[in-house]
Amino acid sequence: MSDTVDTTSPLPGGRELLPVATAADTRAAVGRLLRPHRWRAVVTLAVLVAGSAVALLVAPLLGRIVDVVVAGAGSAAVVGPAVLIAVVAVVAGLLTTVGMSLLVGLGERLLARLREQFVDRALALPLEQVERAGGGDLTARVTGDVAVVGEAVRGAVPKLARAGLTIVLTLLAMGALDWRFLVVALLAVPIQIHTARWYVRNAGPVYARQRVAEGGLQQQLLDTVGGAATVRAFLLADDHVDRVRGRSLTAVDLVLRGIRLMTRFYARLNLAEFVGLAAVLVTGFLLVGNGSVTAGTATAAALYFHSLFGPISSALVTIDEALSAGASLARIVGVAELPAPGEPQHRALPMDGSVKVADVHHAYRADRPVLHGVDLDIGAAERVALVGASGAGKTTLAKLIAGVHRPTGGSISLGGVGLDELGPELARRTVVLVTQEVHVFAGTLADDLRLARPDATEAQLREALSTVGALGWADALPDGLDTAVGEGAHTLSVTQAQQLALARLVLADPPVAILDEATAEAGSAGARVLEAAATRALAGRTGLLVAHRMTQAATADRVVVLDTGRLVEIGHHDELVAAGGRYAALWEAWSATRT
Ligand SMILES: Nc1ncnc2c1ncn2[C@@H]1O[C@H](COP(=O)(O)OP(=O)(O)OP(=O)(O)O)[C@@H](O)[C@H]1O
Repeated sequence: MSDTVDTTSPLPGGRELLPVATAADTRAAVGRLLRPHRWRAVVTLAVLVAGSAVALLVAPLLGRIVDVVVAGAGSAAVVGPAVLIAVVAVVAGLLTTVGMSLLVGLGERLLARLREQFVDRALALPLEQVERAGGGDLTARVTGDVAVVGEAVRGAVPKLARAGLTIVLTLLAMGALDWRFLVVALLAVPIQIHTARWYVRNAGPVYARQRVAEGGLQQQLLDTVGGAATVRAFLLADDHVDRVRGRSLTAVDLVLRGIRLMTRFYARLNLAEFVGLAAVLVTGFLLVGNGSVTAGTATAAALYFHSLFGPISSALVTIDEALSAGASLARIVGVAELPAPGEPQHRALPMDGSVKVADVHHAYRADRPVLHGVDLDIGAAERVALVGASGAGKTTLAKLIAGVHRPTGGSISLGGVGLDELGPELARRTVVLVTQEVHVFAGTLADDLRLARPDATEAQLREALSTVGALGWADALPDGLDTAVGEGAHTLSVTQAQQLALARLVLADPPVAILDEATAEAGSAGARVLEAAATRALAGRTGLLVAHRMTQAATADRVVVLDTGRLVEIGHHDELVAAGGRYAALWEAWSATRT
């Protein structure tokens, strides 16, 4: 798939947008989404065709009435066709309503599936790629683009489908009345095509400038009203009123241009309709004159042509909307169709919880390396603390070992198996990273815990909470473990949220755990609770702690000191303090603040 998806496009500031699917790929993706629902699609199309076809019977029935009247038959002869017209109207109305709701339902199903696929792929995207594109790109696609496609599925797509069907079937019906009617009706087509092209060419830039001008006006109003006190204080009111007036006039001028454009668009369409209808009427006159068709048939042809006016304008007006929905769809498909993250063919299982970091380099931006050749061996079940000044690269190293980012150089293995050979799924089961950004998901406390192990029993949940010292407060919640937590529900304190994250770690039970949490002030009650919780959560597994409090380093088996991306010291706390180097200086500085 990747070979047919547009390559990412470079943007200023080193940004690289996420891929956008080509038109062919978008069509292929829609085809694949449609495949499981093909019968529903066939039935929908059949019902819509039937609805439009039945509606076409009205014109010949009216023609029949004309023929009956011309032939001078009694008024009783009109009753039959009149009743039929009523029946046809009801049946066509019913079929069209059912067809349209089937079509919207089908569109919604496809969109829902596409959205699922999008979220699936988006969650699996390498963080670097999302960062390069900017989080806004992904968010804009999942919100703005999905909304645009959703609106089109409910509005423009059914309108276009119905208009298209009506146009095609009406032209066929005109041809069936007499081929000469069809030929002259097509005289209007070049004018319509020219009009549509002219409109698309001119309307796009005018509407784009309109949006910019409206944005500018809003910004100016915000500046003026938001800064009213300053504006008054510096006697800037007149100046601001002038600016607001200037921007309003620009916006109004562009709106008027849009309206003029619309008026000319409809005027040109009316010209096409006039030319076509006049041609059909003259043809009818000539054909009735030479006896080729009856007056009723000529009437039906004229009515058919007239009935095209509505669908043609509706199709031309919705084309804009459909084009912009197509662009949004390509942006969604671009991400949804990204290849699934590859799992290696032959997966090796880690032998133990050891970690080996060999000559690891990393740079978020090519010109700014953050880690320079770090080597580190951590034994199974060992506890290692990472210390260093802010910006030294501690979090970066932690994330590399957890597989969040891929190092730009060197290798990392867990239990003797390289992270790449483990594959994303096994890596997630082998190493868990608890960061400072703990998220409490909306749901019950039990649901939140089960994210780490969906099949955990109530007893296992309680045991995990107890391990991290959280069972007391969890039981005291209004509904215990069934209390709704997260946004809009019971709010947990920062310490409680961290305990919850540690309880999830206990439930996930990985051989390697990395803790990078810095929420509590050293010496505070929160810090003591969390340190005790971390110690118990790490029992029996390899632990790498990004030490934000030096007490965490003092109690670790070994301390690793990073300085501007380089590993400068490694050893036990006592040894390093005695050595009087970088760590001793950090320890001394920290101890001084404690006394
Ligand atoms: N996502 C990122 N994109 C670009 N640069 C980054 C990113 N994350 C970190 N950096 C840069 O990498 C360097 C190392 O950052 P890192 O967070 O690893 O240091 P740290 O030692 O954990 O610092 P702290 O103790 O303040 O968290 C810093 O200069 C930082 O600005």
